Amino acid sequence: MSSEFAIKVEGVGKNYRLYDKPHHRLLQMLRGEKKIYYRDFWAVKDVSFSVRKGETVGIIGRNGSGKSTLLQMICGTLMPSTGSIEVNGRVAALLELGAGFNPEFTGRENVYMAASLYGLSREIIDAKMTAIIAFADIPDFMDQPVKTYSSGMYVRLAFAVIAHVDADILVVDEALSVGDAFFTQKCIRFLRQFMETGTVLFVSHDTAAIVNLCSKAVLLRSGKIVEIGTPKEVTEHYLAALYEANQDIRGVVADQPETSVDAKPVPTGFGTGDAKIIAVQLLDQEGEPLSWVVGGESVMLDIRCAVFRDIQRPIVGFEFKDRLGQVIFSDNTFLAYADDALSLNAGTEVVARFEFQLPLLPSGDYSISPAIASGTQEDHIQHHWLHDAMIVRVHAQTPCLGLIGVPMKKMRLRIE
Ligand SMILES: Nc1ncnc2c1ncn2[C@@H]1O[C@H](COP(=O)(O)OP(=O)(O)OP(=O)(O)O)[C@@H](O)[C@H]1O
Repeated sequence: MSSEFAIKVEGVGKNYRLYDKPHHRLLQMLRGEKKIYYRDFWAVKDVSFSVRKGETVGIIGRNGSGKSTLLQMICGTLMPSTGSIEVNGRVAALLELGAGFNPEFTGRENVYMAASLYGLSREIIDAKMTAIIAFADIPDFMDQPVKTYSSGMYVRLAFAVIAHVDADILVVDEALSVGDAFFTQKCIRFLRQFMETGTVLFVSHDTAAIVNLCSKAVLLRSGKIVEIGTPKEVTEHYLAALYEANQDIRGVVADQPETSVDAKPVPTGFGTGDAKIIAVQLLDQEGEPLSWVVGGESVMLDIRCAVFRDIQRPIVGFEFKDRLGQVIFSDNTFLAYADDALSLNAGTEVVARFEFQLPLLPSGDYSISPAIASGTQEDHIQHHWLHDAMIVRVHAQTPCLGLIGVPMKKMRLRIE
């Protein structure tokens, strides 16, 4: 294999034989192939993709789409039924909970066992033990059997091990969602540092984590790859498909609304089509359309929607995103009308106006994705969600690092 690739997966599939009744398995064994008692089920089918050295690739897909099965085959813990997998480098994997550690052994004993499986000698593990314990940050439990651990403690220890085995490739399945916020931040810091030289294959349902961390994303559906592309595009399509699947969407609406600011990419959207966003405008305090902003100023955002069927409890909202698709801030009208719900009649138009002060922002292009839905924040039907309806250019007047800047009231040095 060309050494530019860390992982190359070609035509890989995993087939399971499903028996409707438990005794059918026995009958099948006794009667050979004279009569077939099983159904073939492909958990993963004809999957091909490659990961270059140094890339961070995210795999996303709904429950049961084949993500874990694929990762297990890449890590060598599950044999593929078809195809080939080539891996170039030492792989450290954090797969499903429960795999890997012996529940009867203490945390410390499991560290020795797991790290030695990655080829580390006893002396090297001894030398790394302090750092592993510090990373896991569960010192009181290191000498307890791991069967007494909570799932969060288990992941802490497992992550601490894979972070210290000098791997070339990390394969991580949903680990970031298990720990608490501090531990997740620690893992993300570690992953970012690892990504400077290493290769990462990463499964998550968290689209923000995929957008933040990955250079490429793979969308799986029913065991097959439906898309490989930029994290932003792939996660947008994943979210759209989630809504469509859950909400009996009658048609995908993708017309371009009028916008006051540059709208170079043709926006794509989805929704029932019962209402449609027809115009998005960013205005200054006098109501004049803005063609660019500096950050920090007071603005108004108008989202105009046409209503085609009667809608109860409408919610209009938006996400303000940077060029990587990271949501910088978002809001919607739900809370303002929570106690006094509106209804909209077919044939009307509604304009949602949001008046706010922009945060200080680094120079660059940002986008606004508006949406109209009905229901509550937790449970709603999307009528029209429009990705990147409007591009907002920021020419920052003051240097700003990070995602946003905050206006400093005062700065001083006090020598004591
Ligand atoms: N040993 C098995 N025997 C039969 N079917 C299996 C087996 N293991 C997995 N499957 C099936 O294969 C499909 C893919 O499962 P997999 O765990 O890879 O999905 P996933 O995308 O990781 O899901 P989740 O997001 O819920 O973790 C599922 O329909 C699952 O029921």
